[in-house]
Amino acid sequence: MSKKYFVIDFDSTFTKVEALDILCEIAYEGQNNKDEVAHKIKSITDDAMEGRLSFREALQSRVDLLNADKGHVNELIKRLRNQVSESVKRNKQFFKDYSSDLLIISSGFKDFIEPIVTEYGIKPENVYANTFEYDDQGRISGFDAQNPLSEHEGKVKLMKQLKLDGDVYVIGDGYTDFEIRKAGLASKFYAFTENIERSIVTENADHIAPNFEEILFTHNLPMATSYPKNRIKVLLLENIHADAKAKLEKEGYNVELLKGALDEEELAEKIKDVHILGIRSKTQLTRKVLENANRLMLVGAFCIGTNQIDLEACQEKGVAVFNAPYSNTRSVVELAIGEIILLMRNIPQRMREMDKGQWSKSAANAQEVRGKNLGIVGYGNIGAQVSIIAEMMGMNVFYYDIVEKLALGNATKVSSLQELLELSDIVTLHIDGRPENNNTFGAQEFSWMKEGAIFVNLARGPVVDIDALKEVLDNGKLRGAAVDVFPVEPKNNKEKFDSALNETENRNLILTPHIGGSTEEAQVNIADFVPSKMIEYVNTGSTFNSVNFPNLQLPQLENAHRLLHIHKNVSGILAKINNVLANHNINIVGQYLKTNEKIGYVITDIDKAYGREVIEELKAIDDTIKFRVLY
Ligand SMILES: NC(=O)c1ccc[n+]([C@@H]2O[C@H](COP(=O)([O-])OP(=O)(O)OC[C@H]3O[C@@H](n4cnc5c(N)ncnc54)[C@H](O)[C@@H]3O)[C@@H](O)[C@H]2O)c1
Ligand SMILES: O=C(O)CC[C@@H](O)C(=O)O
Repeated sequence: MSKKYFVIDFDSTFTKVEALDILCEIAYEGQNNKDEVAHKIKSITDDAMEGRLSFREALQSRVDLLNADKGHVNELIKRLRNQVSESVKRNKQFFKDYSSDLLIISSGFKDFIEPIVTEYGIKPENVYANTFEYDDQGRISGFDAQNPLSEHEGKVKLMKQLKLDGDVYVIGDGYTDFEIRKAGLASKFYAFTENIERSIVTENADHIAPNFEEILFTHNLPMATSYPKNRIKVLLLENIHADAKAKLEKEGYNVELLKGALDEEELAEKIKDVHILGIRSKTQLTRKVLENANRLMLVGAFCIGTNQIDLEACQEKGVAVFNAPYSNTRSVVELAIGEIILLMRNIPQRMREMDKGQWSKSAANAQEVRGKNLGIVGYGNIGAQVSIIAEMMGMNVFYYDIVEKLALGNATKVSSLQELLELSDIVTLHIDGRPENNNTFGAQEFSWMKEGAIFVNLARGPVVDIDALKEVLDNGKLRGAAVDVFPVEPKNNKEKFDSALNETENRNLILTPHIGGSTEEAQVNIADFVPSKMIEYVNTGSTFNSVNFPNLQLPQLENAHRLLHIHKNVSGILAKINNVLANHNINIVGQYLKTNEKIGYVITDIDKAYGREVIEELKAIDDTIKFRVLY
């Protein structure tokens, strides 16, 4: 097998920055024309990097403009130490272990490059760069003009002189790096985009590498993370807040954000290469879709409800599901309270009349909420907060929940839905969307409500029989209602909304397009919370707060490899895992197991290097659903 050489650029590749830009900042510190000179140097650098200016000219102009001395160069070295690219830092071990295969070829200056790269194990004799010339006072007066790297197409000239015997892979962010490949002196050019992405460079690249792991992965070389993060494909649907995309991209993932939901067929196709899916309430993640989701590791519901997801099918596939259980709670509560007040005053009807120029100043049927009985169905996170705020407004709060819930403040728990409905002036629904809750509210339940009561549903559409609701609104049994969620909702903002409630006679009605949780604050909170969960699961395997996986909160992984084994909940799996490890003399430094009715999740931290066969044996254990390794 022929030897491999990796030729690595320095500025904006090994380090995050262009060193001469920083040198200029240092040399002009405190001077008025600092920004002007810095700007000139930057644009000269860009022109050279993108092939618009010959390198020699660019170098000369920049050195002239710099007006720097030895002291400035020493300060530059200090600053560059903190500017090494993140993936270079992560893969320090690789740089040390493979130092004889690595060359730094840069049109920058050895004076500051060598001290930085040798700290990463690069051999000084493998650093090719220009050198400054200094005058008697230590000021930079020029550069060694004999060095081919100071010339136009200098990297090509140097490579020709080096005559490397083996396969050459060039890694860089600039056009001058690509020139080596263009001249036929390299097998492959990797456009390195971790710090800067130049289209003229990426367009010409054989391979775009957003980090070093990507390059090491393609060569099957050891790397700092178990999988290059840029290969983790994330699909975000339903106009999830842009902060989520930004956060996941910052982590290094490859993220696609679509505005609307996808239907079953579209999603079944699209999901084939997706590792992480983010949805809101519209996307139906069905068993059929999941059949195609062979790479899917996790689903993030950027909302509270998860009834749109086949959680059981996800479990069977080893797909963890997370949601944002609290991020939009307050928004729903505020809307519920606001709507209750508006309905008690017949405001929706008054507004409709005003729109038509009708002035109906009257107190008839307009009441304060103070002193009224509020019935909360479902005393969970939202119901309980509604309870507190309603009580602060002087309402008498009653609630009904199918599980035992602590009454907050002076709220009174009642023991049946019928009892609650019979005593409430206002009924607000905050139950979850589990299938058994479909049609919780039908003709029977409405008949139990007081004459002239008010009904609010900000929970889930299918829990209310819409025809039954229309009937009690039409016949005046209810004096008003607010409905935010519907059994069938449009997939996106272009689709038409169609509901029997549009035809009710009763105009004391507030219909909203499922926006209970749609506030800027809530969406920003969700866009922070759910991606954090996603990143934590990918990086540590932690399933804390997952809605379908056994909940395990795991310590950070340090100096160990973590084996994550998801299996059907049958007996003996832990013993089988430990047998495999014992047979290979692998020492366990930590082990965590949790099961639910369907699956078991075993995390094993090990401290020893192991062969590929260990992984194969662990994967081959009967009833294994998914297996992955983290380091
Ligand atoms: N409109 C919106 O935009 C919006 C926003 C956020 C949440 N929601 C929905 O609001 C609902 C409540 O959210 P949450 O965060 O308070 O959920 P939660 O899980 O904290 O609370 C739900 C409560 O309802 C109780 N419950 C379930 N079924 C019941 C039944 N048949 N009768 C009585 N009690 C029952 C549960 O025991 C639980 O206490 C969910 O359906 C959620 O999807 C809607
Ligand atoms: O934003 C959404 O799509 C859903 C909001 C809400 O119903 C939720 O479950 O949190």
